[in-house]
Formats: sequence, structure tokens, C-alpha cells
Amino acid sequence: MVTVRKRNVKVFTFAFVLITVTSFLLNYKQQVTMTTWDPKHILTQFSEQVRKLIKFPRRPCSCSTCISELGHSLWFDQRFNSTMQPFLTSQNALIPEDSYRWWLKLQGEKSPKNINDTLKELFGIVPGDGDPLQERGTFSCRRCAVVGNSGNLRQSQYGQDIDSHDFVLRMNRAPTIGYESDVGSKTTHHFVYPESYRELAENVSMIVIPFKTLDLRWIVTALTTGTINFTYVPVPRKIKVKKEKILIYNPSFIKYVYENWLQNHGRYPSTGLLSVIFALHVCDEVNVYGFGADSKGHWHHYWENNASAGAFRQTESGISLQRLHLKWKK
Ligand SMILES: CC(=O)N[C@H]1[C@H]([C@H](O)[C@H](O)CO)O[C@](OP(=O)(O)OC[C@H]2O[C@@H](n3ccc(N)nc3=O)[C@H](O)[C@@H]2O)(C(=O)O)C[C@@H]1O
Ligand SMILES: CC(=O)N[C@@H]1[C@@H](O[C@@H]2O[C@H](CO)[C@H](O)[C@H](O)[C@H]2O)[C@@H](O)[C@@H](CO)O[C@H]1O
Repeated sequence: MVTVRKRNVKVFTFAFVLITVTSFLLNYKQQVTMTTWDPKHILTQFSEQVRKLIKFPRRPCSCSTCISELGHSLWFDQRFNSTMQPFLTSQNALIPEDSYRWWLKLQGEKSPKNINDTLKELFGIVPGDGDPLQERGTFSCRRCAVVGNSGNLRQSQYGQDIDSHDFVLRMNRAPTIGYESDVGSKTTHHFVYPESYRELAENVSMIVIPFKTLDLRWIVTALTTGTINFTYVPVPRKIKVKKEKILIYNPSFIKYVYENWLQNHGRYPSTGLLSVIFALHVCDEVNVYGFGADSKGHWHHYWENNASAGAFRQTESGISLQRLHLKWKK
């Protein structure tokens, strides 16, 4: 009887160890490609998995690779700072002094209104939180497509591929109607600033990128009195967006993108780069579409015939998106 019990304990222990080791290996299976049965190689891979397990006791997402799991590229790791907050919300309405001073210079705003009063007024109207992109903690794989406005999307047939993502992020004018087969029809989030505002479908979250205090004040007046109708160009007096759908891009995050990712090149980051780095912080997998100049290096849009090609000759020259460790879609 005692022997049977002992044997049962042994069998149970063996099964337990087997299950633990197997599930541990399966947890990381997509990152391990067994190319050889060389014991030395297997041991190296095993110790690499143990190292990862110690570094990430629980994987941050269920995708085959998660952006926030560092260790793939030193270049990337040196730039990515997971503590940076992409959103400004009613609970996180603080812009550190140095970021604020830097941000104030972006568009040389003369006599800006007090920032604390402005933020108080803004978050008295918009909550700035509760969006699916702000909810973390569930073990899932958040796949995001960031769609730039480049003319290289024409005839690309990327529409279906783009729409297969959980989140589709677009920016500025970016029309979809009439361009579905190349750019898709789904939009979950749309980046705008007052000068690039366009009407959005009801279910789309509007992420406002403020480049000056007036941009933050514009959000308030565009939802209430309609008093601001000009910044450096005419802007809409009123906007038709539900307050709950308005999210505010954090000015400190713009500084982070400029310093870490642009390495202080240029005046400030383009909307496209701000969107890509934003996505890297809120998504688990990011695929990028519609970035890049035409064959002559000219700026072009997929919906028009190179109207302002002469004015904007360079695209993201300060940074090579290919190096961002993203799947590159041209
Ligand atoms: C005349 C002008 O000011 N044009 C600017 C326009 C304009 O304000 C908006 O389209 C108005 O709706 O906005 C910009 O950019 P734009 O709206 O053209 O494009 C958005 C982002 O897509 C990427 N892009 C676009 C075209 C192209 N040939 N190659 C690209 O890589 C870029 O990453 C780009 O940022 C902007 O905000 O960045 C930058 C442009 O310089
Ligand atoms: C063409 C140009 O440089 N226009 C600038 C304008 O730049 C645009 O600002 C937008 C945000 O407001 C966005 O960043 C876009 O990508 C820029 O082209 C502003 O800097 C403006 C400030 O007064 O001055 C215009 O000449």
C-alpha cells in the first residue's frame, strides 16, 4: 500500500514538473526557433528563456513579440522609455516645468494664457480618459496600424490588411471613403490639431495634439462658445465630437519624442512620428503604412496629385522608421 502511494507521489511529481516545464517553454515558444538539436544550442536557448522569465515574470502581452519586451535591439531600447505618459488626463494634468518651457517655444506663442487655468478649464469639460487604448492590464495582444498620408498608399491594396488590426490610427485630413481598397475603412483613433481638424465618425476617438496653449483653449471653445476661429490659419469655431471621445496628447510626450527619437533634429516631430511613437507606447504590435516620399523625394498624399510637393520635400528624414523594429509597409 505504502509502495503504491510512493509511486503515486512520484508519478504526480513527474507530471507536475513536466507540465510546468512544457507550459514555460510554450509560453515563449514563438520566440524560440529550434534549428538544431545540438545540446549546447538547446542549453543556450533555455538559459535565454530563463533570463527572460526572470526579467518578465509574466509576459506583458500575448502577441508573438511585445513591444515593451526589450532586448531585441539596443538602438530601440536606448530610445524607448516606458515611463513616459502619452496622454494628458484629468488625473494626470501635469506638465513639468522644463517640458512646459520647451513646449511654449514650439510655435513661438506670444502671451499664452496661464497653463494651469487652461488645463483646469479643459478637464472641467473633457474627461480625457476611459478610452480602450488607455486600458491596460488584460493579457491580450493589441495590434495597431498607424496609417500615414503618403501617396505611396495608392494602388497598394493594403486596405484589408490595415482593417484587420484591433486599432487603426489615422491623422489630419486622411479620407477613407473612395480609397478603401488601399487604405482601409476602419478608424478607431484620429490625430488632429486645430489647423488639421476634420469631422470624424461618431465612434472614432479624436486625439488632439496641442502645439500651443491656444490649441488647448480651442478645444474648450470649439465645444462651447465658438470664440476661437483663427490660430495661424482659420480654424473651425465649433466641432461635432462627443466630449468622451476627445483625448489629449501629452506635451511632455512631444518633448520625449523630439529628444529620444528625433535626437533633437528639426523643429519638432511631425504628426506621423508623434503617432508612431504614441502607438509604440499603447499597443503591443505596431504596423506602419503610408510613410515616405515619392520617387523624387517629394511629399505627396494618396488623395491628391502632389499639390504641395514643392513646399515639403522631405519626409521622415531625421529618423529611419525601418529601424524602429516595426513591420515596414511601404
Ligand atoms: C501645408 C502643410 O502644413 N502641410 C502639413 C500637413 C498639413 O498641416 C495637414 O495635412 C493638414 O491637414 O500636415 C503634416 O503631414 P500630413 O498630414 O501631410 O501627413 C501626415 C503624416 O504622414 C506621413 N507622410 C505623409 C506624406 C508623405 N509623402 N510622407 C509621409 O511620410 C508623415 O509622417 C506625416 O506627418 C503633419 O502634420 O505632419 C505635415 C505637412 O507639412
Ligand atoms: C508649413 C509649416 O511649416 N507651417 C508652419 C506650421 O507648421 C505646421 O504645424 C502643425 C501643427 O500646428 C504641424 O506640426 C505641421 O506638421 C506643421 O507643418 C506651424 O509651425 C506654424 C506656427 O505658427 O507656422 C507655420 O509656418
